[in-house]
Amino acid sequence: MTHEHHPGPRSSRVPRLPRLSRRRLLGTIGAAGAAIGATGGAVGTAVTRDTPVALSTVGSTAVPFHGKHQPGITVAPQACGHLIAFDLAPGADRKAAAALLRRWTGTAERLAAGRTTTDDTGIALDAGPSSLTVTFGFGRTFFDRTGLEKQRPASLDPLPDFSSDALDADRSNGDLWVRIGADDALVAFHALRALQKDAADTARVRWQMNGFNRSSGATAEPMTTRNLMGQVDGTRNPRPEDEDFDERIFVPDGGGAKDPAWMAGGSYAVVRRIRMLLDDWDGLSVGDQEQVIGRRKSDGSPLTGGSETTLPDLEARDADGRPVIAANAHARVAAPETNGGAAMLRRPFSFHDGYDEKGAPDAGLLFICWQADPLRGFVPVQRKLDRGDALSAFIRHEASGLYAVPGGCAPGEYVGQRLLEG
Ligand SMILES: C=CC1=C(C)c2cc3[nH]c(cc4nc(cc5[nH]c(cc1n2)c(C)c5CCC(=O)O)C(CCC(=O)O)=C4C)c(C)c3C=C
Ligand SMILES: [Fe+2]
Repeated sequence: MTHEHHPGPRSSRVPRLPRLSRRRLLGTIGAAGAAIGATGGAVGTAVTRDTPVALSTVGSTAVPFHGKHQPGITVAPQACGHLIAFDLAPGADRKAAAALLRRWTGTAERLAAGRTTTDDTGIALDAGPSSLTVTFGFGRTFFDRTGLEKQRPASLDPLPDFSSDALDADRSNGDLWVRIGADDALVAFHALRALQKDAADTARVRWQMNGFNRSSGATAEPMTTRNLMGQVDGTRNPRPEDEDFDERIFVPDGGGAKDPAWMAGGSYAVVRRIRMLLDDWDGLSVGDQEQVIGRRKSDGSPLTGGSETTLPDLEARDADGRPVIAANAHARVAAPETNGGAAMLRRPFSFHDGYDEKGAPDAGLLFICWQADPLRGFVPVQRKLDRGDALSAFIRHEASGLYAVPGGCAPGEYVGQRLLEG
């Protein structure tokens, strides 16, 4: 497989040589090495220095833009993310939309390679590509607005209502969706600003959300990231080396039984802004938090023992005959084993948008999951979670989107060309 998958966070990104003199580089490695050596890991040790430390290849790493799939789907969690949805402006037709996708593609491929755009804002001038990815998707309403109803995939039928939804329509859906990810905040914002400027009179911002993950290199070893509840989150994601990974996550060549041919190599993204009720969550003991999820907080291992990667034993009972992993534990209710095999690739960002009127953090998860078919991924799992997930008392789904994300493009093509010119 050639996509940007990983077991470890950096494995398939392409490091480019940093522009550092050999002397400076050696000095840098020396300082960082001394800090690590003294503490046994990359722990927050003060390093005396009077110039910024170029720690690694974080800035100079580039994710290839061209390929069978768009970048930003299987990419390892990036430190900074922006999600933005646009609606086509009144009067903007299919031709205008095609011109916009062509502009966006040009911008995305330049920035992903660490180059500037015409009329560049200069925001990211001193940085490399920092693993920037830009991923484009089409919402259900795009097809009506452009006269392409016949090309609309059945998989874009609206998601069912879930009893626990408290959705804000203004922050949901949209004709077009863009996911930006990078390991540097200025690089990510630079891309956001450039794409928004490209939209010009063709499309208007409908909603926009900002997210983050742990920075690369912040932990001694690459490890599964944590969410704002403190849990190790992402352990049981499908892995690219799984035999059925492509089949679960990507629309097959030719488009598959229920997909139009233009979706070959594409995927469907479900996006949910999920607020975490952190004051309530933090009021629980660690033991109770672990019961809610079914895994240990410290290392993500299942309550039935082993390490993070040990399979949970869903049959195990304690001395009193009660299930060790509770019937309503999130990891049990969401597991493929209890959902007829339904699975999705979860690639969320955390968010924090300040505090509400009661002083509670407006924080949580920008949940993004990828699948070849939402009816065999997100929908059955969320239906089940909606009925009996212990985590439900501590979260609120506040916004929702479903997007058809076409396959990647070759040099000279633009994303979505097969739809817009088919
Ligand atoms: C409908 C899909 C899911 C939503 C929505 C969801 C929200 C959500 N999840 C966590 C934290 C964890 N989830 C974990 C596992 C897990 N979650 C889902 C699906 C949804 N989660 C799946 C399919 C799985 C894997 C289950 C399995 O195969 O065993 C875990 C455990 C570690 C892991 O496997 O990632 C945590 C922790 C939060 C906080 C949240 C909403 C805010
Ligand atoms: Fe989950």
